[in-house]
Amino acid sequence: MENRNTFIAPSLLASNFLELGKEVDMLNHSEADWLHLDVMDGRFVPNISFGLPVISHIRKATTKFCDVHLMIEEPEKYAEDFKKAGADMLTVHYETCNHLHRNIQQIKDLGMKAGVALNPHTPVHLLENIINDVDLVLIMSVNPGFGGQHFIQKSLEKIRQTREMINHYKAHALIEVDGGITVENAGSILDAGANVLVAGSTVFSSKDPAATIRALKHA
Ligand SMILES: O=C(CO)[C@@H](O)[C@H](O)COP(=O)(O)O
Ligand SMILES: [Fe+2]
Repeated sequence: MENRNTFIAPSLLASNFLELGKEVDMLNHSEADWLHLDVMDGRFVPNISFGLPVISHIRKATTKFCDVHLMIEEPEKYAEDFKKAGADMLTVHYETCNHLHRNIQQIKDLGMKAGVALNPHTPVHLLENIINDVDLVLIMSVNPGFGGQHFIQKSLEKIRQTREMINHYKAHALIEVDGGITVENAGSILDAGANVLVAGSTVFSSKDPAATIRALKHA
Protein backbone atom coordinates (compact mmCIF):
# COMPACT_ATOMS: atom_id res chain seq x y z
CA MET A 1 0.00 0.00 0.00
CA GLU A 2 1.45 3.35 -1.06
CA ASN A 3 2.25 5.69 1.83
CA ARG A 4 1.11 9.18 0.78
CA ASN A 5 0.82 10.93 4.14
CA THR A 6 2.30 14.44 4.10
CA PHE A 7 4.59 15.69 6.84
CA ILE A 8 6.15 19.12 7.27
CA ALA A 9 9.61 19.20 8.83
CA PRO A 10 10.93 22.72 9.50
CA SER A 11 14.73 22.83 9.57
CA LEU A 12 16.05 24.61 12.65
CA LEU A 13 19.25 25.47 10.76
CA ALA A 14 17.48 28.67 9.66
CA SER A 15 16.13 29.50 13.13
CA ASN A 16 17.44 32.11 15.54
CA PHE A 17 19.86 30.11 17.70
CA LEU A 18 19.85 32.82 20.38
CA GLU A 19 16.12 32.15 20.78
CA LEU A 20 16.16 28.41 20.20
CA GLY A 21 13.75 27.65 23.06
CA LYS A 22 11.19 30.09 21.66
CA GLU A 23 11.64 28.74 18.13
CA VAL A 24 11.01 25.16 19.31
CA ASP A 25 8.01 26.35 21.28
CA MET A 26 6.60 28.05 18.19
CA LEU A 27 7.01 24.76 16.28
CA ASN A 28 5.38 22.85 19.15
CA HIS A 29 2.28 25.01 18.73
CA SER A 30 2.33 24.88 14.93
CA GLU A 31 1.18 22.26 12.41
CA ALA A 32 4.80 21.11 11.99
CA ASP A 33 4.93 17.33 12.15
CA TRP A 34 8.66 16.82 12.61
CA LEU A 35 11.70 18.89 13.63
CA HIS A 36 14.49 18.55 11.05
CA LEU A 37 17.94 18.82 12.65
CA ASP A 38 20.91 19.30 10.31
CA VAL A 39 24.22 18.05 11.67
CA MET A 40 27.31 19.09 9.65
CA ASP A 41 30.91 18.17 10.35
CA GLY A 42 32.95 20.48 8.11
CA ARG A 43 34.33 17.39 6.32
CA PHE A 44 31.51 15.82 4.32
CA VAL A 45 30.06 19.28 3.78
CA PRO A 46 31.85 22.65 3.83
CA ASN A 47 30.01 23.90 6.91
CA ILE A 48 29.68 23.13 10.62
CA SER A 49 26.28 23.45 12.30
CA PHE A 50 25.44 21.92 15.68
CA GLY A 51 25.65 18.55 17.35
CA LEU A 52 24.73 16.32 20.27
CA PRO A 53 24.34 18.82 23.16
CA VAL A 54 22.01 21.04 21.13
CA ILE A 55 19.93 18.06 20.04
CA SER A 56 19.56 16.77 23.59
CA HIS A 57 18.24 20.18 24.69
CA ILE A 58 15.82 20.29 21.76
CA ARG A 59 14.67 16.76 22.68
CA LYS A 60 13.75 17.97 26.19
CA ALA A 61 11.79 20.90 24.73
CA THR A 62 9.54 18.97 22.33
CA THR A 63 7.51 15.81 21.94
CA LYS A 64 7.58 16.15 18.13
CA PHE A 65 9.46 13.62 16.02
CA CYS A 66 13.16 14.55 15.84
CA ASP A 67 14.44 13.87 12.32
CA VAL A 68 18.25 14.09 12.35
CA HIS A 69 19.97 14.62 9.00
CA LEU A 70 23.60 13.55 9.42
CA MET A 71 25.91 15.31 6.98
CA ILE A 72 28.97 13.72 8.58
CA GLU A 73 31.69 11.25 7.68
CA GLU A 74 31.69 7.92 9.56
CA PRO A 75 28.12 8.26 10.88
CA GLU A 76 28.36 4.77 12.43
CA LYS A 77 30.72 6.15 15.09
CA TYR A 78 28.02 8.47 16.44
CA ALA A 79 24.73 6.61 15.94
CA GLU A 80 24.50 5.48 19.57
CA ASP A 81 25.25 9.00 20.83
CA PHE A 82 22.46 10.45 18.67
CA LYS A 83 20.08 7.84 20.05
CA LYS A 84 21.04 8.90 23.60
CA ALA A 85 20.55 12.56 22.61
CA GLY A 86 16.97 11.74 21.63
CA ALA A 87 16.89 11.30 17.85
CA ASP A 88 13.83 9.47 16.54
CA MET A 89 15.28 9.02 13.06
CA LEU A 90 18.82 9.12 11.72
CA THR A 91 19.36 9.76 8.03
CA VAL A 92 22.84 9.02 6.72
CA HIS A 93 24.22 10.01 3.34
CA TYR A 94 24.73 7.26 0.77
CA GLU A 95 27.97 9.04 -0.15
CA THR A 96 29.43 8.60 3.37
CA CYS A 97 28.69 4.89 3.81
CA ASN A 98 30.93 2.07 2.57
CA HIS A 99 28.66 -0.35 4.43
CA LEU A 100 25.23 1.21 4.07
CA HIS A 101 23.32 -1.98 4.86
CA ARG A 102 25.28 -2.41 8.12
CA ASN A 103 24.78 1.25 9.05
CA ILE A 104 21.02 1.09 8.44
CA GLN A 105 20.81 -2.07 10.53
CA GLN A 106 22.79 -0.42 13.33
CA ILE A 107 20.38 2.54 13.45
CA LYS A 108 17.34 0.23 13.53
CA ASP A 109 18.90 -2.01 16.18
CA LEU A 110 19.38 1.09 18.33
CA GLY A 111 15.61 1.65 18.12
CA MET A 112 15.49 4.55 15.65
CA LYS A 113 13.98 4.90 12.20
CA ALA A 114 16.64 4.81 9.49
CA GLY A 115 16.90 6.99 6.41
CA VAL A 116 19.30 7.32 3.49
CA ALA A 117 20.02 10.63 1.74
CA LEU A 118 21.16 11.17 -1.84
CA ASN A 119 23.16 14.17 -3.01
CA PRO A 120 21.86 15.85 -6.19
CA HIS A 121 24.40 13.99 -8.37
CA THR A 122 23.73 10.52 -6.91
CA PRO A 123 21.34 8.40 -8.97
CA VAL A 124 18.24 6.88 -7.37
CA HIS A 125 18.79 3.39 -8.82
CA LEU A 126 21.75 2.88 -6.43
CA LEU A 127 19.16 2.31 -3.69
CA GLU A 128 17.55 -0.72 -5.34
CA ASN A 129 19.19 -3.23 -3.00
CA ILE A 130 18.41 -1.29 0.18
CA ILE A 131 14.99 0.21 -0.52
CA ASN A 132 13.12 -2.48 1.47
CA ASP A 133 15.34 -1.89 4.52
CA VAL A 134 15.00 1.88 4.94
CA ASP A 135 12.20 3.91 6.51
CA LEU A 136 12.94 7.00 4.43
CA VAL A 137 14.74 8.19 1.32
CA LEU A 138 15.90 11.81 1.48
CA ILE A 139 16.28 13.45 -1.91
CA MET A 140 18.58 16.45 -1.55
CA SER A 141 17.23 19.17 -3.80
CA VAL A 142 20.25 21.41 -3.11
CA ASN A 143 23.88 20.57 -2.46
CA PRO A 144 24.09 19.84 1.27
CA GLY A 145 25.82 22.25 3.62
CA PHE A 146 23.77 25.43 3.55
CA GLY A 147 20.22 26.70 3.82
CA GLY A 148 18.73 29.31 1.52
CA GLN A 149 19.73 27.79 -1.85
CA HIS A 150 17.57 27.33 -4.95
CA PHE A 151 15.66 24.11 -5.61
CA ILE A 152 17.35 21.97 -8.30
CA GLN A 153 14.58 21.13 -10.83
CA LYS A 154 16.07 17.72 -11.73
CA SER A 155 15.05 16.63 -8.20
CA LEU A 156 11.42 16.30 -9.37
CA GLU A 157 12.45 13.49 -11.72
CA LYS A 158 14.44 11.84 -8.92
CA ILE A 159 11.37 11.97 -6.64
CA ARG A 160 9.27 10.30 -9.36
CA GLN A 161 11.95 7.62 -9.86
CA THR A 162 12.07 6.97 -6.10
CA ARG A 163 8.28 6.66 -5.97
CA GLU A 164 8.36 4.17 -8.85
CA MET A 165 11.08 2.15 -7.13
CA ILE A 166 9.14 2.08 -3.84
CA ASN A 167 6.01 0.90 -5.65
CA HIS A 168 7.94 -1.66 -7.68
CA TYR A 169 9.57 -3.25 -4.63
CA LYS A 170 6.44 -2.80 -2.46
CA ALA A 171 8.59 -0.88 0.05
CA HIS A 172 7.26 1.27 2.90
CA ALA A 173 9.86 4.09 2.81
CA LEU A 174 8.74 7.70 2.97
CA ILE A 175 10.22 10.19 0.51
CA GLU A 176 11.62 13.34 2.10
CA VAL A 177 12.78 16.31 0.04
CA ASP A 178 15.21 18.87 1.44
CA GLY A 179 16.42 22.20 0.08
CA GLY A 180 14.91 25.21 -1.60
CA ILE A 181 11.29 24.33 -0.79
CA THR A 182 8.83 27.22 -0.92
CA VAL A 183 5.07 27.56 -0.65
CA GLU A 184 5.07 28.00 -4.45
CA ASN A 185 6.95 24.80 -5.38
CA ALA A 186 5.64 22.53 -2.57
CA GLY A 187 2.64 21.37 -4.63
CA SER A 188 4.76 20.10 -7.53
CA ILE A 189 7.12 18.31 -5.11
CA LEU A 190 4.18 16.53 -3.47
CA ASP A 191 2.68 15.74 -6.90
CA ALA A 192 5.98 14.09 -7.89
CA GLY A 193 5.52 11.70 -4.96
CA ALA A 194 7.12 13.26 -1.86
CA ASN A 195 5.74 12.70 1.65
CA VAL A 196 7.97 14.88 3.81
CA LEU A 197 8.85 18.50 3.03
CA VAL A 198 11.81 20.05 4.83
CA ALA A 199 11.77 23.84 4.90
CA GLY A 200 14.29 26.11 6.60
CA SER A 201 14.46 29.64 5.24
CA THR A 202 10.92 29.58 3.87
CA VAL A 203 9.61 29.04 7.39
CA PHE A 204 12.01 31.06 9.51
CA SER A 205 12.39 34.05 7.16
CA SER A 206 8.65 34.51 6.92
CA LYS A 207 6.78 37.05 9.01
CA ASP A 208 4.47 34.37 10.37
CA PRO A 209 6.31 31.01 10.50
CA ALA A 210 3.27 29.11 11.85
CA ALA A 211 1.12 30.39 8.97
CA THR A 212 3.85 29.40 6.48
CA ILE A 213 3.96 25.89 7.94
CA ARG A 214 0.16 25.72 7.53
CA ALA A 215 0.47 26.90 3.91
CA LEU A 216 3.08 24.21 3.19
CA LYS A 217 0.92 21.57 4.81
CA HIS A 218 -2.05 22.47 2.61
CA ALA A 219 0.01 23.03 -0.57
O1 LIG B 1 20.17 19.82 4.87
C1 LIG B 1 20.02 20.97 4.58
C2 LIG B 1 21.13 21.78 3.97
O2 LIG B 1 22.23 20.98 3.83
C3 LIG B 1 18.70 21.57 4.77
O3 LIG B 1 17.91 20.87 5.69
C4 LIG B 1 18.54 23.07 4.87
O4 LIG B 1 18.50 23.50 6.19
C5 LIG B 1 17.30 23.47 4.14
O5 LIG B 1 17.23 24.84 4.12
P1 LIG B 1 16.35 25.65 3.05
O6 LIG B 1 16.87 25.27 1.70
O7 LIG B 1 14.93 25.17 3.27
O8 LIG B 1 16.57 27.05 3.43
FE1 LIG C 1 18.61 18.75 5.98
